[in-house]
Amino acid sequence: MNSTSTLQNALYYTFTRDKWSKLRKAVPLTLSETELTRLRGMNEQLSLAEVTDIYLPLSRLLNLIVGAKQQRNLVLEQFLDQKPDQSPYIISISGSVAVGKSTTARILQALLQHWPEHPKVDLVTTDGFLYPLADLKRKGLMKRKGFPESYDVKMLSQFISAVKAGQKEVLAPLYSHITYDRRHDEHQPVRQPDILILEGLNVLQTGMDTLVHSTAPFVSDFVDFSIYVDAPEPLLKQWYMQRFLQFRQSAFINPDSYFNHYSNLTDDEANAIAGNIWDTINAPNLKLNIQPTRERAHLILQKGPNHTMEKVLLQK
Ligand SMILES: Nc1ncnc2c1ncn2[C@@H]1O[C@H](COP(=O)(O)OP(=O)(O)OP(=O)(O)O)[C@@H](O)[C@H]1O
Ligand SMILES: CC(C)(CO)[C@@H](O)C(=O)NCCC(=O)O
Repeated sequence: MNSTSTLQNALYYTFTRDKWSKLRKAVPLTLSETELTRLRGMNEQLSLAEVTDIYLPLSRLLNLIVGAKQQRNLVLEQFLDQKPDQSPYIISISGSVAVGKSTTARILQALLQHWPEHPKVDLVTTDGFLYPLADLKRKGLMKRKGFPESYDVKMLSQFISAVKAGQKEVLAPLYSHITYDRRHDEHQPVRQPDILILEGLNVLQTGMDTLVHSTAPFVSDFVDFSIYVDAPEPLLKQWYMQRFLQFRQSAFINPDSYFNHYSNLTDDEANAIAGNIWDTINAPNLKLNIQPTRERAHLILQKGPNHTMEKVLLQK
């Protein structure tokens, strides 16, 4: 056994797809036909096997882990002789641009809200915490979107700390992939959910990772369970380019789209532009700022071709 696999064995339980899928045990597929169609609607390539083999065991694991936290609260209640603060369980999902974080997050939200112990599951993406376009332009960060310095980390940590403190209503800013900017007209209210899923490139980063070192609390300080979605870089680039080409036929056609001028591109032109954005922005960000946080995650989901999950690593 080489030293890498010895280290991996020391840190993680490693599951092949087959071994992991058996951990579903008796969990039924609780999604109705309509819900499944809705999930598939947002992503027609999502296979039912992916939901039953990968996401059902994962929802069982998360249900048990959230249950342990709820048990601990009962102990606290007995000890304090009063109800402990109502604090949501926070699950984070990170990984590269285009790895499928938001798809994973939406499937988990749909599955987790079926458990009677935690029916209210909210989903927030950190995209809304990117600085508004005008600020990014002023700071010279237009080619650094997604890098740590492009997020208002103070706003993000204040948000998550207010949610964790059990505040009745906390507003999350929203991002528009159409205008490529923070939305000024609408916020997402978060009202004391049982579970909050927080999805974004940067959720495992700490103040020590960024250029401006800071000891202020960061998102990862508030997260109870962290998931990293992983895939080889050539596949990520391929998925990013495929999505860019799809957008050209959908989102980019919208006259309000920031990328409206891309809607008339030929396939070759679109591929060249997408490849360039990947090589100059998203790939360096992955190597410098995202991948180095992977081993902090409690759970690593490893994808292969066609978004098929091949391996699952669970921290011991
Ligand atoms: N399980 C899956 N099966 C099939 N296709 C998928 C799956 N997950 C994601 N995809 C596809 O991969 C692409 C990226 O997915 P998604 O938008 O969820 O990624 P993301 O990591 O949230 O991206 P970003 O960081 O840019 O917001 C999309 O085109 C999506 O349809
Ligand atoms: C909004 C982010 C940063 C993260 O989801 C990403 O999708 C993005 O816009 N990256 C910048 C480069 C690009 O357009 O892909």
